[in-house]
Amino acid sequence: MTEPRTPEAAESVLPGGVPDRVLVRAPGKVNLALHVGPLGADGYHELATVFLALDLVDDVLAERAESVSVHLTGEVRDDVPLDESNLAHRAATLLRDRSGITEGVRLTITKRIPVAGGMGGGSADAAAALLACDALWGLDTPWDELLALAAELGADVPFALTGGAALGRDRGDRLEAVPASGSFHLVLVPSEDGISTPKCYRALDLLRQEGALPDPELPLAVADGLLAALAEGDAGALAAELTNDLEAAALVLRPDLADTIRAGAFAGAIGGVVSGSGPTIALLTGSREAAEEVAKTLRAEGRAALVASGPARGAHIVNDHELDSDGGPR
Ligand SMILES: C[C@](O)(CO)[C@H](O)COP(=O)(O)OP(=O)(O)OC[C@H]1O[C@@H](n2ccc(N)nc2=O)[C@H](O)[C@@H]1O
Ligand SMILES: Nc1ncnc2c1ncn2[C@@H]1O[C@H](COP(=O)(O)OP(=O)(O)OP(=O)(O)O)[C@@H](O)[C@H]1O
Repeated sequence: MTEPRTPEAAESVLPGGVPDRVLVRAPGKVNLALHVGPLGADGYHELATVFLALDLVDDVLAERAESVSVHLTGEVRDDVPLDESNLAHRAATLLRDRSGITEGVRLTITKRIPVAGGMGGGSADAAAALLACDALWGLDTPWDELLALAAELGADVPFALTGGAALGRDRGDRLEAVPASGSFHLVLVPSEDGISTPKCYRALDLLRQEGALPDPELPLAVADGLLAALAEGDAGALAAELTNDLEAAALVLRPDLADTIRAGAFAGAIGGVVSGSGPTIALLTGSREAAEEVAKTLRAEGRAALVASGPARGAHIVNDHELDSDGGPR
């Protein structure tokens, strides 16, 4: 296994001095495997997880301003806070305070990743804001320092910076890149109502305390078969290896999710699993065309369905010519 690669964006801050505005794109993720250890004294669980970054992305535009503020493009929504609790706001403030500068930034988020969906959407925005502010303010922060700031913001934030496919240990924030061949194609079925991440971890602890689930097998380990399937680009083998310890907890909180996984199988998906802490269901297919077909079938049944592929790049600066006419990824 190799160290996570440093994205070009982290090294190639815009030429010609300090820019007026910087646009950064960051990926949502699924956990192909998520093994959860016991609750630690710090309130976190030890993890062994395999992340896959997806081309389902959020964009964060950073523009010069006197103070830090967060805005959203598109319709008004009440599930994303715009105050200092927004993860992008926290990221900008953390970087500013640690750098000892007094500048502000106007952050505008284009949200595509389902909110509170277990796909690391807020984490993507935090990673994007870190990278965008670093370039806007001309800080050129070393990559390792950006990763450390990311880990302070949340367990999923470092992976949103690195992207690709990676093994996550400790809180899920100690990353090792893992090889992946070709692309894997998924259908994501989001839910209207999110699941709170801490609530899902608590539900798992409770199931284990009650004896409804066995204690985790220690040391936590990711199956060799899963890593081999990833490395070989073998979607069929990967489908058989999908696993998530939080799935049982998410199903207690949202029993209807079992129907969604079943509906995915009927529609032609070769594997299905709760994404992270849920409630988004990640369905694996054998090709982009197959994913489009599965999504079409699910939509005809009245379910929401998004098609996405991975591995995708981590947070990176986007130039205008890389955007389509709607401002979305080309
Ligand atoms: C479920 C996953 O998405 C899988 O990748 C992550 O573990 C969650 O990552 P995240 O949302 O970035 O998590 P954080 O914002 O750091 O933590 C939110 C809460 O989730 C719980 N948490 C998170 C990560 C972890 N390894 N153990 C935990 O118990 C803790 O209660 C924590 O207070
Ligand atoms: N930029 C942001 N985007 C979305 N939610 C945010 C953001 N900043 C703060 N939040 C808050 O964080 C909560 C969790 O949002 P998020 O979309 O990150 O969940 P998630 O994808 O389930 O997280 P994870 O998979 O990392 O556990 C939201 O309910 C919202 O109140």
